[in-house]
Amino acid sequence: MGKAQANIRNFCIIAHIDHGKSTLADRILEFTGALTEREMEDQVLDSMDLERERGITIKLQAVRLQYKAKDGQVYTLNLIDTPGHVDFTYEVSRSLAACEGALLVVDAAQGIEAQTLANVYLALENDLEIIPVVNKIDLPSAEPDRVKQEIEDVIGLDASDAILASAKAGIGIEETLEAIVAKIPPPEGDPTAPLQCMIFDSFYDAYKGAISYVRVVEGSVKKGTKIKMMSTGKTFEVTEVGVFTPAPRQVEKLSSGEVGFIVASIKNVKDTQVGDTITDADHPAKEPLPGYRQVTPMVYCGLYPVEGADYEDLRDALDKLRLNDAALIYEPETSVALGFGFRCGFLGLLHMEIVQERLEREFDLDLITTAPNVIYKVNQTDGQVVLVDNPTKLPPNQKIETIEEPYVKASVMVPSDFVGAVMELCQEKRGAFINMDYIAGQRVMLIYELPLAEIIFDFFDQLKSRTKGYASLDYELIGYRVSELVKLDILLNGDLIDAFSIIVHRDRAYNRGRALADRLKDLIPRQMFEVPIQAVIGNKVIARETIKAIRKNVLAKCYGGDISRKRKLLEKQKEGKKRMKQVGSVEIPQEAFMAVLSIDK
Ligand SMILES: Nc1nc2c(ncn2[C@@H]2O[C@H](COP(=O)(O)OP(=O)(O)OP(=O)(O)O)[C@@H](O)[C@H]2O)c(=O)[nH]1
Repeated sequence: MGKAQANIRNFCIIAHIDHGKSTLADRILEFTGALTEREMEDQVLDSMDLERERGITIKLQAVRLQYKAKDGQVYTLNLIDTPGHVDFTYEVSRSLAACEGALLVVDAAQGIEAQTLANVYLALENDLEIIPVVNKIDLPSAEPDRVKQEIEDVIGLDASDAILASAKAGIGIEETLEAIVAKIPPPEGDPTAPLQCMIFDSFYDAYKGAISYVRVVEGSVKKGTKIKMMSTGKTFEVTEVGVFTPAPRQVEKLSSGEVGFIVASIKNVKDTQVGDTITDADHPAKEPLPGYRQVTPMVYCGLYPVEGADYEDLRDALDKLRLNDAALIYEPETSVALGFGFRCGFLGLLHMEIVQERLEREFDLDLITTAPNVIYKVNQTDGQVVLVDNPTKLPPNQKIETIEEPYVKASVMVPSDFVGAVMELCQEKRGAFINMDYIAGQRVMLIYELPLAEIIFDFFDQLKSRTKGYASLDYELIGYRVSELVKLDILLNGDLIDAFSIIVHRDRAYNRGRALADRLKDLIPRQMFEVPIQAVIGNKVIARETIKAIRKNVLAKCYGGDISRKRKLLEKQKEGKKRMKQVGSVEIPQEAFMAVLSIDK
């Protein structure tokens, strides 16, 4: 191994959300001189505006730093950022695979959380050297000794020389850097072997096309290299290789052990799939690096423009977004109630919210979103298996042999006082109890198997509210299981509103139907006439409510009042109108389409 490669350290930071990953990353950048104070606009690694606002990391990135260690040598440190949410587990696992070591950041007041554990297991699977960092020791409620003990008890890591840090106050930063140099091994790999680069992220640049973030494992790549994507066989010519410092900087080549980016006039991020291996088309590697997986959407919903005329704009916006988001899928669909729109697939609920928000904010679209659902597997009586991504597409009853739905294994970590509350919630959500473990410090890890559909229906919000915010959740898909499922339809004014149809468990169908009809009665504003709401299973009406007719014009209230009040009221109505959809003779607000998410029966 050359000296350059021997002095490389590739590492990432794993942490539960809010334990201080971004703050620590910024301190490390600052300490190594990668940033001047002025450049340090808040948190650099969370680069998108949306991320900054929501305070979460949704895209991972890599930064190359130079660090002169106490041994007098200069080391090249590549810090690879990882997303911090369950929706993006696969991306986390690929960014971990690009590293030899990880800083495990644990909040000194909170201790270990479910997400911390999930990420530690991913890191251990990837054979990473783990350096525990107990952060936020400046907090009055910090209990670093307890947290160190917890790291030993729960994870089984030696925490005796865990670094005590405060990313906020700048304590323990140099110690962290010294530990990275001393403990994390340099990357292996032969710079003269056939090229193997692992893509751990990609993004779309309007001028340069899809740019891949890569870890070079074997060989080297430079401008002019003809590269091949091993999953698809597609070839491209490299026009630029470089590193982020954090500003992008071209370099002559990237060799084994290095981390950087590759530009090759690639038009679509779909051709730069996370986890794929890039090789040299003329001297290809025999096989790809292990671990490539096509990501599959778990959650689907319909997206419709409020104004039918915006349909083409919505299509353009989705096309543009997809350039940046290889995990987003969509296809046109038509709803009797909502007209032309798209059925979109997402990695999870957060991913769905992010896409929806970007469409509205960056593309200025007003959208109606239908309630999210999972993909069902229908085993038909004729032996065919049909995948259903939209409740309205469920085959007729007589054709259905069985319906299967996706299940997850959920790990909930919670203080022992709340165990009862969590168990009750999991029962309500059709969960099957698997295991309960007491871990240090009065905390309990509960394992349940639950239908994914129940998780996407307000599980997380309920969990947070019933545990006063103390519980943390992690889940993974464990496969499909047969369930007693039925389709629940809603009729408004006698008309079936397809966008309201949901698939529910037979035992819950009656309660859900009643609750839904009741919610809709409150959510749909009064019209000039009476509107009956019916919840129907098959041919059977299971609930009926009535929206009473409106009596007075809203403005009538203001007669005699001052004009500014009147204007305010009109303005307010206009605001409200934005998210209304005229369906037949009834105006339905966005909230009504999501009503099913907020009934807990
Ligand atoms: N008191 C104190 N607060 C800290 C420290 N480090 C981070 N914080 C605060 O904790 C909050 C979360 O920090 P982030 O760095 O954004 O956490 P994160 O882990 O990157 O969160 P995600 O990006 O959502 O995964 C912020 O309000 C920080 O200011 C620390 O050492 N002490």
